[in-house]
Amino acid sequence: MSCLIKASGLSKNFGDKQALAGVDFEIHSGAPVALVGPNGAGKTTLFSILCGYIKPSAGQVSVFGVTPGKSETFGRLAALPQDAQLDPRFSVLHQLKFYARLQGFSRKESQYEAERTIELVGMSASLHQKPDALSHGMRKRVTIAQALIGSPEVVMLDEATAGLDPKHAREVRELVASLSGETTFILSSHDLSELERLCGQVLYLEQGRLKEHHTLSAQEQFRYFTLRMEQQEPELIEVLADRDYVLEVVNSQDKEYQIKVAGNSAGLLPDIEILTLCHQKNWRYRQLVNGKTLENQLF
Ligand SMILES: Nc1ncnc2c1ncn2[C@@H]1O[C@H](COP(=O)(O)OP(=O)(O)OP(=O)(O)O)[C@@H](O)[C@H]1O
Repeated sequence: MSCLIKASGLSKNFGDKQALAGVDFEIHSGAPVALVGPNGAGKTTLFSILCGYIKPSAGQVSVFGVTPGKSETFGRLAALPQDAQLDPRFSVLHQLKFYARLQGFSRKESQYEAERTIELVGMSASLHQKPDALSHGMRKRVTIAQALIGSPEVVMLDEATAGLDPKHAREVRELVASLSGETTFILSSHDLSELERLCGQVLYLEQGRLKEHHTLSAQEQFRYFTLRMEQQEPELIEVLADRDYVLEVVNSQDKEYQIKVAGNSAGLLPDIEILTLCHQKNWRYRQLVNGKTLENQLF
């Protein structure tokens, strides 16, 4: 895993507004990285600095070992703004070819890049259509294809699923998962839960400060289960805590319980045990998730 991006003491002020306040992190190639935080946390500011659109007020930042915006980063890092638009007058093919030409591809190469990237996002059938003929989710896929032109090593997607219905949002997440390999994605979102299964690393920003820099490890996840119920079950904690394999049960939020299970519970299948118990006690559950939810890991 090579270090793609490194920031230390990174700050950005807009007048007397501090959008980023001394942020330190490293991003390595591999699984997608989540950049999460509430409105105004500094996510877009950070993306803009990494793209070289704006300069930091203080601190250091490097992308592929050089200052963002330097020619060495061209074609290696792509960013898709939240409000990226397609031109309604031109076909998908025309627009993708245009962006490929802007990146320096020849006419012939641009045709190839347009066809290659639209295939990657599963939209080959729409190559000759104009954006108005496409659904919101399909248009989002086309803009992601645009970000993939030239096979960049890092692709930053700002709120990639904002405004999409759950089905299309899931499709975009699946797309990112399927393309993660050669490309390292950095995804910003307000929604922790939508990124938790996708990302290997989380940067949590709040008021310009990096509150958490968390790497999700499989081993760490293994010992936790999250049980979501139809309703609060008053005796659940006591009954579960009484089992040999259970180390701790907490009511992590309304109708949700986080169960810590002994890592050495060899031969036991704690998830089956927990569900069997729910059945015996007539507790109605919604979902049993292997691991802590990202929200519970961060807070
Ligand atoms: N060009 C600018 N001029 C002045 N203030 C700015 C500018 N850009 C951002 N800010 C301020 O910096 C802070 C961080 O904004 P930023 O857009 O980076 O947050 P964000 O996390 O992307 O928010 P959102 O989730 O709402 O898009 C906010 O308080 C914002 O008002």
